[in-house]
Amino acid sequence: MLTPEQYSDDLYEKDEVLEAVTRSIQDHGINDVSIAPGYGRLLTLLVRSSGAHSVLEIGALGGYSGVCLAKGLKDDGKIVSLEISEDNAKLAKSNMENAGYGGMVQYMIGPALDSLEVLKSEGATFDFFFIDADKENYPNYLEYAISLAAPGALIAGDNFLLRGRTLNTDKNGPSVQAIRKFNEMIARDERLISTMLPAYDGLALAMVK
Ligand SMILES: C[S@@+](CC[C@H](N)C(=O)[O-])C[C@H]1O[C@@H](n2cnc3c(N)ncnc32)[C@H](O)[C@@H]1O
Ligand SMILES: [Mg+2]
Repeated sequence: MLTPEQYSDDLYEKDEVLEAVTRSIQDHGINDVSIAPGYGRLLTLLVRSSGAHSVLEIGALGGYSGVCLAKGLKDDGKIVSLEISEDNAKLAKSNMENAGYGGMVQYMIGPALDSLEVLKSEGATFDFFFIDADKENYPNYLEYAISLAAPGALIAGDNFLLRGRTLNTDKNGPSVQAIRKFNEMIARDERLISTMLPAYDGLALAMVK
């Protein structure tokens, strides 16, 4: 029997652009941990419906989520993408260019915490945040997102279930502990209106009040 995710994914026509991104990630021998297709569609929908003009992505990999975010933006939209790996940033840039979104995106290469501090010191603000890099820093990334948020900005955080490890009380490694803290912040921080979607590997969603 199909899973609910497989059933709903199968209803969609193949997206040639996103399939090309996935193929290029595989061709480079990179472990494909791109966002799940249904959540990629949700990013596009949320960016478009919220009218966001500026997006901050934390974790680019091969540009799959970058393309999904760009698809939601109008032509004058901008994406800043923080990525520690120069090779991944190069691949993501080339995939964004091939998809027709090269002019929209700027990559900041290095540890995301350093880039976030630079953005904060410059007084940058964003309408939409997608958090999807090293899990140990999710609580820090959420704090930065709140501090860089334009009024009413949306924040999406991928993988809050960590393939079930978040729920497993025997698992207490640094990533699990950080994600549990992130999840509690999402659920309880009074600066946020939020929900948590437990399909695929989990997507946390919040609006900064
Ligand atoms: C899960 S992948 C991102 C997937 C991408 N958002 C997508 O859905 O297409 C995580 C990415 O975060 C990057 N990364 C890991 N630690 C980082 C850090 N400290 N700062 C910035 N990027 C980091 C990795 O190199 C990797 O490309
Ligand atoms: Mg992810």
